[in-house]
Amino acid sequence: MKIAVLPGDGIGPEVVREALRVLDALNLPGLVLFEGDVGAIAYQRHGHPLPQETLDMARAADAVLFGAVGDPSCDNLERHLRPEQAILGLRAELGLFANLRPATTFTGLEHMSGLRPEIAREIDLLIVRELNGDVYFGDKGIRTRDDGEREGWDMMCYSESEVRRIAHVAFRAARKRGGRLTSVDKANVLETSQVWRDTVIEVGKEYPDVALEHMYVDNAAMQLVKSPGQFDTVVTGNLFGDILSDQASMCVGSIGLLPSASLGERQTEYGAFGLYEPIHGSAPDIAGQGKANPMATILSLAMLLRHSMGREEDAVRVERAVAECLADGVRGGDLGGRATSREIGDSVVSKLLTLS
Ligand SMILES: NC(=O)C1=CN([C@@H]2O[C@H](COP(=O)(O)OP(=O)(O)OC[C@H]3O[C@@H](n4cnc5c(N)ncnc54)[C@H](O)[C@@H]3O)[C@@H](O)[C@H]2O)C=CC1
Ligand SMILES: CC(C)CC(=O)C(=O)O
Ligand SMILES: [Mg+2]
Repeated sequence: MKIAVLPGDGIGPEVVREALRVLDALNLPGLVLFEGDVGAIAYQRHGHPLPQETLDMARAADAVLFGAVGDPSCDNLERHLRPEQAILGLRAELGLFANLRPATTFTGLEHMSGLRPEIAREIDLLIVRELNGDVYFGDKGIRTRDDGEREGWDMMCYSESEVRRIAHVAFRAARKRGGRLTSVDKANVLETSQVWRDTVIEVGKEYPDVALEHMYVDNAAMQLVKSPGQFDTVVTGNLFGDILSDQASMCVGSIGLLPSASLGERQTEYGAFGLYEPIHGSAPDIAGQGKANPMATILSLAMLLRHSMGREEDAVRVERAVAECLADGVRGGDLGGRATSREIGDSVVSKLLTLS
């Protein structure tokens, strides 16, 4: 089983390091790890944020563990050379169209939520975000109008087939969870969303056991803080899913807690090929200070164990280790505590070794 490890920039290497220590503690047979450059560090070393050899390494692997990319020093580069293009490029090139972002309140963290504890306690939802389309991947540009004013434009687009395949993933996920699916769009204004909604309704006919509802994204953002317990599985496009998942993270307590799995259609001999990363970015404001919470990346590793390695028991062990550390009061700065990334990693590893 080959895992490509792409730590990236900022806190990426700091959180991936701790996840790798957890993987090491599991002592799994037959694992081979390869490490590659991605993001700003790759641009500095190779002149491109996603060098061909990194892409080849990811393609040759059975799974990818990814940290984060982005560095303020690159914010004025031509767009195709910016670090963020590396993760967009990996998602596109590897056909990873389904991004699973679970958000659940951990016992003991109810008071860290931006919401009242009795509201936060109810959160157990899964955002299924489409990852290969939408305004992130449409044509874009900056043009100068006749009056001399600059104008930026980005094309938002979804085809029926793109919506159909993510809808199937979401309905199947909802079926395994609470049997309820909320499709989030902006069909009252956007034609892209009209095609999205029509197609989700069509696919829904194949899942009569799943209760489907539709919600406009502005209302969804409001409902997520008003009564997040109403959501079971949420399916939405690339842009809305990006925003709502950061919002969901603070309903749970910290962006340093939310993992993700990005999956496509490729199967390996071990399970689904996938890329696993925390939902947060490279956090330049805290990089290099040992302040990053590595739990989101450790929980992403658990998703890797589940989806790409077929090791459900190990995945559950890692998730339990994180949950029990939090219940014991292990807290980084993001949760009002003082534990460093390393100390959080130590705690999770120690806890893991006590769990059978
Ligand atoms: N998948 C990726 O690689 C992503 C990359 N980015 C990039 O990351 C850079 C920074 O973006 P921001 O908008 O600041 O978002 P961010 O997610 O990196 O940080 C937002 C805030 O959350 C905090 N934070 C994030 N992760 C944390 C963790 N594990 N522990 C404790 N605190 C944490 C940061 O300190 C910051 O205050 C940009 O270049 C952006 O483009 C942003 C999101 C995703
Ligand atoms: C950095 C972007 C390309 C995407 C993003 O913010 C995300 O996937 O969460
Ligand atoms: Mg994001």
